[in-house]
Parts: sequence; C-alpha cells; structure tokens
Amino acid sequence: MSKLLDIARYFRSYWGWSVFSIAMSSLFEIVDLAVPYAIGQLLNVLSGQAVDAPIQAMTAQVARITQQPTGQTLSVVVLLGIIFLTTVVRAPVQPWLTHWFHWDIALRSRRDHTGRTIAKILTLPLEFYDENNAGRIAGRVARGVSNHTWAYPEIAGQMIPKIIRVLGIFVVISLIEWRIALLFLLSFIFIFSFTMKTLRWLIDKEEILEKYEENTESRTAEIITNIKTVKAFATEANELKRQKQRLEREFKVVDDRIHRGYTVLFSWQRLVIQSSVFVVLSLTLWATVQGQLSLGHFVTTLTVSSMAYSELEPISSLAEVFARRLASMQRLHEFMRLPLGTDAANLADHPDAVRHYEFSGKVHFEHLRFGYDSERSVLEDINLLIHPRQTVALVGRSGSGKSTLVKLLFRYFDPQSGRILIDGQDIRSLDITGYRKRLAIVHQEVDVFNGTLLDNLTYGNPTATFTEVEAACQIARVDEFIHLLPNGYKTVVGERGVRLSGGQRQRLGIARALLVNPDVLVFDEATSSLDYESERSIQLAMQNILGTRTTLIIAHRLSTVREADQIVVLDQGKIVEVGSHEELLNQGGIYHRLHMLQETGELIA
Ligand SMILES: Nc1ncnc2c1ncn2[C@@H]1O[C@H](COP(=O)(O)OP(=O)(O)OP(=O)(O)O)[C@@H](O)[C@H]1O
Repeated sequence: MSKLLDIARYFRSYWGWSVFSIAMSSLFEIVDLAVPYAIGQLLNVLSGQAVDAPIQAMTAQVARITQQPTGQTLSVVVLLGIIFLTTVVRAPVQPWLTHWFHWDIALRSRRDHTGRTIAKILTLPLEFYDENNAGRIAGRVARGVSNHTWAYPEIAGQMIPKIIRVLGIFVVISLIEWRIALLFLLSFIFIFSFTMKTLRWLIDKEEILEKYEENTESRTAEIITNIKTVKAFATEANELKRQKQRLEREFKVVDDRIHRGYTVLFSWQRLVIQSSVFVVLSLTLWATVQGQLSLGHFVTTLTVSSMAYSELEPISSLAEVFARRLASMQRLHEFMRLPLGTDAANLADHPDAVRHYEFSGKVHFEHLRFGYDSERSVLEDINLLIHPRQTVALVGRSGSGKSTLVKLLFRYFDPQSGRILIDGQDIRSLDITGYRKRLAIVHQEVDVFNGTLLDNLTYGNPTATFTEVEAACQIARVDEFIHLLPNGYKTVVGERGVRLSGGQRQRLGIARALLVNPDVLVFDEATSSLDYESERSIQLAMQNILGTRTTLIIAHRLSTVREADQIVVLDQGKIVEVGSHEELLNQGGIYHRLHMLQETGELIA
C-alpha cells in the first residue's frame, strides 16, 4: 500500500486536474454503456415490445416540445439521438478532457521530478558516490522517471476508468436481472483475487530482476569508464563472459518465472472469463425464453456483460505492465529518500544569500580523530597549525590519511572528535557554501567538462573577467599550450572536443582554482607519470603561487616539498614528523628514508 501511496505522492502537485481528468475518463466509459442500452431499446421498438419508462418519458417530452405525436417513429428518433450524442458529439471533445490532461500531467511530472533527481544527485554526500557508480545511478533514475511517466496515462486514463466502467455495467445488469448480476459479481471477485495474488508474487520477482539489471548496467558503465584497462589487460572475453552470465541470470528470472507466471495467470483468467460469459449467455437466454426478459434486455445484458468481460483482459494487461514498472518506480523513491549530505542547503541558497567569507588562511587542526567506519580510525589525534600564506606539504605512504585530512578540511565528512578552525572559527559553525567557496582544490585527475577551455577555466567563477583569466593562465602556465589549440580559449575540450594531456589538464585545474581566488589552495599532486616537461611546468606554476595564499600540497614527489614552510609526515593516520626539509633530513626519520628513496629514483606513493 505504501508503494502505491509513494506513486500517488509523485503526482500530487497536479491532483486537482488529475481528479478532474480521471472523473471525465470514467464518465465517458459509463456514457459508452448508453449505446448497447439504446440498441436494446430499439430492438424492443422494432419488435413491438414496450420500451423502458425513462425512454417513454423522454419520448413524451420531445413530443411535447416538437408538437409531434408520440409513437414508434419518435421513439426511434429519441434513441438515435442518444446514440448520436454519446458517440458522434462526444468524439472530438473527449480527447481534450481526458487524453490531453493525462499526458500533460505525466509530462509535467517528468519535468519536475527529473529536476528533483538532478538536485538529489547534486546534494547526496560524496560517500554515496564511493559506493555507487554512474551507470547504476543514471539507470535507476532514468528508469524510475520514465516508468512513472508511462504509468500515469495507463492508470489514470485507462485502468481506473475501465474499473469504473465494469462497476457501471454491474449496476446496469442489477437493474435488469439481479441473479445475472450476482453471477457477474462472483466471477469478478474470483478473477480479481486470483490476479492480485499472482501479481504480488510477480512483483517480488520484478524487484529481484530490477536489482540484477542494475548490477549489469553498473558493470557495463564500469567497462566503458575503464575500457583502457580492459583493453590493456586483454580481458574483453572475460568481461563479456561475466556480463553474459549476468544476462543469463536476468533471463532466467524473466523467462522462467515472470513470463511463465504471467502466462499462467492469463490462461486461468481466460478460462474463467469464457466460462462466465457462457453461463451468462445461458442464463439470460433461459430467462428470455421463460418470458422474464424482453428481447431488448436480452441483447443489452448480453452486450454489456461481454463488454465487461472483454475489459478484464486490458485491465489485467495494464495491471501486469504496472507490476513490471512498480519495482523501478520503487527504486526511484528509495533513491529520493536517501539522506542528504551536509552541503545539501547549497541548492536552496540564492547566490546573493551566500555569506562571502574572507579568511586570512590560518588553519588549525585540533585533536582530530576520524574513521570512515567506527571500527577503524584513519586519522588519530591530528594537531597542526598552519599560518596564513604558509605552504604545507603532506607527505606519507599511500593510505596514511593525506587525502582524508583534506576531505575533512572540505567538510565532505565531519571528524568523530576534535575540530578544524579557520581563523579561529570552527568550520562546522560556518555556512558550508560560503566556506567552501573560499577553498579550492586541484585534483590529481582534473575533471574537464564538455565545453570551451574558457568555460572550464571559469567553472568556479563564471563572472571572472578575461584579464583575470589571462592572468591566472599565465601563473598556471596554461598560456604555454593555448596557442597550440585550434581556437585558443574558445576551443571545445572534454568529451566532444580536443583531448588535453595530463599535464595540460593539471595546469587547467590550477588556473581554474586560482580564478576563484581561494584563501586556501589544496594541490593533490598527480602520481600519473607526467613527462618531465609537464612536471617542470607544473612545478614552476606552483612556485608562482606559493606564498600568495595558504597552500596545502599532498605530495607524491618530493621535488615540490623542499620549498614548503612545513612538511608534515603522516604514518598510519598519525603525524609522526613536522619540520622544514633540512630539519627533517637531519632527524633521519621517515622523511629522510623517503628522501633517500627518491634520490634513488623512486616515488613516495
Ligand atoms: N571512502 C572511503 N571509505 C572507506 N575507507 C576509505 C575511504 N577513502 C579512503 N579510505 C581508507 O582510508 C585510509 C586513508 O586513505 P587516504 O586516501 O586518506 O590515504 P592517502 O594517504 O591520501 O593515500 P594516497 O597517497 O594513496 O592517495 C586508507 O586505508 C583507505 O583505504
């Protein structure tokens, strides 16, 4: 039931129009019943039997208005008029009162909810993306939204009105012959309960299928992302084999269980429906032969009950389609209920509402303790004071906690104990958007968005002037390669444009970071083997920046570290050494050992 409520809530913004259009669709389904009724009454007129009292009254009324004598001809005209009104006149009006609204609501909801899912994607915490890859998330969102979009017209425009029509038919038959109505009711209850039971079983299987499909999609997305590794290790055949195994597992659920389940359901349904139609025919015929029913009522009862039974198959097909859609709709609702990250308020902020901080760049890590899970600490009692405009290099073995410390500084996570102060203020007390805007980071792998080089440079600060862009490019030594690009700053880079080399991307990342004029700049040195020239360019770019703002370097190579005011050596989540290059060399500890390794040509991490 809660699943259905979730779906109803999905369309709640349009509930007024929704109720109106469902009511109109149901009304038209009921109005349809006037045709077999009128034909039954016509048969009575033609065979010389009496028409029903309402038709007699209507004929008398028309006779009074038109000053015509009542009689067979006028009854035929009245009945033809009813058929004309309920078929020809309503034909052009109906789509505007039903179909148009159903799709309008579905499409508006798709627009609204796609926007909401994008907002959700932007506000989920980073850790969610550590556990779920792009393919899984994109697949879940796309399938969820599209299934809602298709389901709405099916449910509101067809299923509910058809159910109302069946109820209407029950009322009509009850008025004509209650025993046939009772039989009709019993057969419907039987078919309905049997269908619901089977559908519930099938929905469970659909949920399993949905998870299997997500796994397959997720792996396909990983193959695309990591295609270089796949090809380099020549594992194409392995990947294909594993994906085929996954597809086979999906196929077994779909074909052996779901598809078979629906076929069993349909064959039982058909048997019960055809038997019921046969019994209704026999009973109605018997009652007519006995003189309990007129010829007209015989035809009407037979026609409307056939109409009702013939609606059962479309209703049950719609229920089947709905059951197939339900699992992915449910997965979307689960996704939308995921807890937000601490930065979720960012979206609500109007750009003008963001408090613009100015920091001197004094950063103080105080007794920090942190672990991604409560059982294992990744950082232990971190104490570090960084003065404004100092350059601090974080050095240590891979996994020693350097990146984690930076993640805490950016407040992607909060420490289990201890705090981080910036200019003496606990960063948790600051508005996160305003605070993060004062920091900038250059990642090892610089993300390049599809767009021009200029778009990418000004990503963090779209209002930067061209002079500012040029100045940042000069410092970051982007200007060294701009003339090599076909359209300079206007060159399209990224997905559908020119591919930048690793060194060029890093320099783009530095210029992009500089353009937001951060108080604290973090530089995650690339471990990828940049060629000597690129590496040298980046080091020179860094030298241009050092001393102009507080700079934290996650150092994988020691060459940049020499210049740092403080070198902080982390080991197993603890700060084990702090000092300048010379001081640490003299101490003869871990840094000294790392330095010796580098001298012999090896990297730190
Ligand atoms: N999202 C995460 N969830 C759980 N554990 C994590 C996560 N990110 C990192 N870790 C663990 O935390 C520890 C510290 O990782 P971190 O990335 O901070 O080290 P690092 O010193 O930056 O390493 P490297 O130099 O290789 O980048 C590692 O043991 C790592 O496995």
